[in-house]
Amino acid sequence: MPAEAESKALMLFLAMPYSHTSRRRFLHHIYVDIHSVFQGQWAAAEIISSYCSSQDIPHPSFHPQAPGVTIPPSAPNAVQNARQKLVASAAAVQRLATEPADYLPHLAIHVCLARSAVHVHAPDPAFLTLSLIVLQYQQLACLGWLCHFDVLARIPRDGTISYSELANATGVPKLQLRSVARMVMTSNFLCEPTPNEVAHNAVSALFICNSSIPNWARFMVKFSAPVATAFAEATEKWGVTDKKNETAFNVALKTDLPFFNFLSQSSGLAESFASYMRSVQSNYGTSLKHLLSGFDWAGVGEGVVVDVGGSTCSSSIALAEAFPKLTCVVEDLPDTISDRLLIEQPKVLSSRISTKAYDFFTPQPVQGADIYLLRMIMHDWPAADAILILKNQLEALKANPRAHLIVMDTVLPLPGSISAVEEALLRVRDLTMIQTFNSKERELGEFEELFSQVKDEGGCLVLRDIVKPAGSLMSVMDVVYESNIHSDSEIEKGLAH
Ligand SMILES: C[S@@+](CC[C@H](N)C(=O)[O-])C[C@H]1O[C@@H](n2cnc3c(N)ncnc32)[C@H](O)[C@@H]1O
Repeated sequence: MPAEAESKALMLFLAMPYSHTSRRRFLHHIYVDIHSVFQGQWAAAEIISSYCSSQDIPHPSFHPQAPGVTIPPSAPNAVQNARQKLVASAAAVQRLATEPADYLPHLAIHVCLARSAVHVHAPDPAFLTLSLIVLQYQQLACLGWLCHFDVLARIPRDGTISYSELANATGVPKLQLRSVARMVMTSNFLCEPTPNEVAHNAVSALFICNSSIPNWARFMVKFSAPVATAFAEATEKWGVTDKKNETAFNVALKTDLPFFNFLSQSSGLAESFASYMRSVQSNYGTSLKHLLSGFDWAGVGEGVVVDVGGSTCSSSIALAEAFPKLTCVVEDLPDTISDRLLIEQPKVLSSRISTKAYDFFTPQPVQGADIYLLRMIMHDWPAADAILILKNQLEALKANPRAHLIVMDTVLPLPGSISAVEEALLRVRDLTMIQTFNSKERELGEFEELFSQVKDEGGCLVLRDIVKPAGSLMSVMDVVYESNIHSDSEIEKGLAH
């Protein structure tokens, strides 16, 4: 597309509301649009850079000695405008490239549009940081408000509805509704194509197409946010502790029970948690697709997979569907294990999956399977418990010399070694583990240390391979039991060297 047509396409695209079908048709031009935005950024950056050189002032930088304000308020309007344009277009690129399905996980770490809006008016970094925090909790609170009153389901999938009609339909005060809706619009959620008429955009429409997503949002508002807020009180109260009932979750939910025990007694929260887990799985970063591509499952042939702590059977359903020679046994606590998803599957698939009540703090009852899968399990537990869970799999694993233990979990990167957005999402997971379980996400060395602690007189667990599929927030670790008892021929070979 020639440059002129590109910028025309971009202008048209940006002028249309997300709900507009023509705009949806324009989605395939999205990367062309990003290219055009980049051209604008380049020109703005050149204006700023020339100004800094001409005034002999430092260029924008993250250096600790960099000034709090790089472009002084006295700078000419053209330079101020260029700065504002740069911030706004950076946010536009971020919005265009972020998938609607990434809205909730990204809400936990930043609000790009609001960030740019504040940035433009708040050159002071401390003021900027505080303003962003206020924006983030307001965004989440407003989203929770909309989900609580089931407002999103009353907005037509195509077309608009007035604030008055929507307030009547949902029984909420119109002025509160308008303030809440206009707040979330600043984070690219809902839109107002004509004054006082609300409509869905691509992000908010997801909330009415998939009921797990508003449940996930409710879980964030009612559970994740209060637990994060109670973190300081928990640290104040218990300091260094790895007890499962001395966490921010215990402070926030006012309970002495560890999370999973509390969950099994609270049907409302258990339902929200199951919804949350389903939504987490439907998010690209934690999609089950990465489980399928992270290991050579086809190479297992007609094997048995034991899905330890397999919850709703989703991992096993995905595996059995993609690899028709596999059979799976899904294990979980008696109150948690659910075959609800299994019942919905065709017989040809469900007949290859069975469920079994099992507590992983006791020895593994299914001996000699080909694969023992621990997906999103290790991160729930502090080291001593994690080692115990692994030790309980050891005898069963050793019963089949070709068996693998597949551990799929987040492996934390070193600070700054990956993009800030990707790193922040992983650090959210780390903090969630600390605040809920006194556990944590681990770095690679910490996983290797855990595996090496699981040993007997004949050998120990070793990490054989690690794969992080593109786009996955988690890595697939292939762990095997390695014997330290060598055969006579191996010893002879060793002596010969
Ligand atoms: C974070 S979920 C992961 C579920 C599943 N593996 C997945 O990838 O979606 C952790 C699971 O561990 C289960 N769990 C917790 N304590 C357990 C125990 N003592 N024995 C067996 N399963 C347990 C929970 O019930 C929950 O289903």
